Amino acid sequence: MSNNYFNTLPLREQLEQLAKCRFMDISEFPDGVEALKGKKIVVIGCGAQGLAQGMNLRDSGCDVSYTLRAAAIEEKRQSWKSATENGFVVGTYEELIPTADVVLNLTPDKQHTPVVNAVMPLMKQGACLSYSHGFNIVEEGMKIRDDLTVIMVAPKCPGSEVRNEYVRGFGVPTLIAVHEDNDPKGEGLALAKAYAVGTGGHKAGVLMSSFIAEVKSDLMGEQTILCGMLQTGSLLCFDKMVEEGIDAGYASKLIQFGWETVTEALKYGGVTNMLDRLSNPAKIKAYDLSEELKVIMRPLYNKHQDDIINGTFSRVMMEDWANDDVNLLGWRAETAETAFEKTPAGDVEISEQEYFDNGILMVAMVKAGVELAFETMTAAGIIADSAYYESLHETPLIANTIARKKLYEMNATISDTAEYGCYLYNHACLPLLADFMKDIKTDVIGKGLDLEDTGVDNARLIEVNAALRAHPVEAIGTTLRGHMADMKKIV
Ligand SMILES: NC(=O)C1=CN([C@@H]2O[C@H](COP(=O)(O)OP(=O)(O)OC[C@H]3O[C@@H](n4cnc5c(N)ncnc54)[C@H](OP(=O)(O)O)[C@@H]3O)[C@@H](O)[C@H]2O)C=CC1
Ligand SMILES: CC[C@](O)(C(C)=O)C(=O)O
Ligand SMILES: [Mg+2]
Ligand SMILES: [Mg+2]
Repeated sequence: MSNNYFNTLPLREQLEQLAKCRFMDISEFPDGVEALKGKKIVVIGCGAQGLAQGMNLRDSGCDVSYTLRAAAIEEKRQSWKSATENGFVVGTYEELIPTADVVLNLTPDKQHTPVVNAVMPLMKQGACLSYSHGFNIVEEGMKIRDDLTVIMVAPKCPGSEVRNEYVRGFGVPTLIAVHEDNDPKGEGLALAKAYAVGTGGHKAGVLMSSFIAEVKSDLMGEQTILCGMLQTGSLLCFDKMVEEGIDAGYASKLIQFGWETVTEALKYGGVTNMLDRLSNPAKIKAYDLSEELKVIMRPLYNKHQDDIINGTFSRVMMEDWANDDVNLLGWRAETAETAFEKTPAGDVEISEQEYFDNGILMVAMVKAGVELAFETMTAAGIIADSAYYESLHETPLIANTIARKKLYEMNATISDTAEYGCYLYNHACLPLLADFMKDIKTDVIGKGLDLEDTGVDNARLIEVNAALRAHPVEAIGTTLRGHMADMKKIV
């Protein structure tokens, strides 16, 4: 691709940038939001990230206002309502950008080039431009005025949960970076750190990263385990339960709230804790199913990562941008027509434990997806800390959106970039798992194991427990969760 910045780099630099990832200790944030004090922050766009980040920054003591495209103001669009109803000043580019010290570009990735080209001429000398995803810089090779500082503060989390975790007194893991081509005053890192504190990210964990490392990991996590796997798993599990005679309302509820319930165990204690919530026979069953799933799906995970690294994914998605999002909009409409999406959750009581006992296959899918995504990212040069945030830690945050309003809410809350990649994965994974699903019965999805005796072979149980704990995602997870003292229960 002519404009793909990553593809212009020699392999040595590509590997160096992919490996940029240093966990920042809380002691590195002694100044809090001080670097932003007295500075005007103007947010472009008030959507999923824009509203959440702006509210967190204001609550952290920062001066925040929103600039929206003229049509959004004239037509009083949702973005205008979100900003004004929350008491923010809203103005046009011409009114607010010239006064801004820091401009947060929180518009959709597909709009970044026209938006940045529109606002850059209005930005005052020496101001700062910030992104929450590196796509425009890395995949499109956007060049920014030399006097401007360019930073990235990327929450590893859907916008709604960026706000919800902040309100709970916690935060979400965040990657920060300073664009090496644009740090003329050497203040980029101080601004990025203060911004991360302002959104609450420092309470969950901040990685000193790079635009390249963030893009190549974020695209991979969102397309596979975080959104693609949960979408594919929802559709396959629902259809299988109904096919096997399970009440559709029960099936719908088990899935809609099941991902959130089983992944809450993941968030607190990793894959090990999630499987420890099962009976010994169910744990061994879930383990065996996940190993089978990993063999089947590994080529798909490798293909997604390869296409992200070499720019094929970006090229294909940008062809849809140029075609008025015809695929994205069509796939969104198709998803809305699925039986799972159209079947309301039944008015039935399901206990927290029942979600585990009757959702063994869901547990297996989460384990397989988390481990595969982590393995594939680290094999591509992404550092374990980043791969952990992008696979295991964010899965429950995405599951929270499904619990609200199913796949509709997930796909409405994540970025259009993520949604596009989720559908690509879903379209490839549904047929890939067709044969596997033929052998699935209600003992692993819908009814649970019908056991008089929950005895198991000791040697096999010891082998499974050891394998769970030995996966590298568990070690890095224990370390990083050790820094999350403020994590709050959701379920
Ligand atoms: N969604 C998420 O959870 C995450 C997103 N990100 C990144 O954050 C950034 C923002 O994504 P997200 O919050 O999902 O975006 P949304 O689609 O939720 O919101 C986009 C906002 O931008 C405005 N907008 C759209 N097109 C234009 C345009 N051409 N000119 C000016 N404003 C425009 C929209 O307002 P209107 O249409 O009313 O004018 C809306 O206010 C992206 O870079 C994304 O990759 C990063 C992490 C997670
Ligand atoms: C998981 C999708 C995401 O990367 C995110 C919420 O972090 C996005 O782009 O929306
Ligand atoms: Mg992400
Ligand atoms: Mg993303």
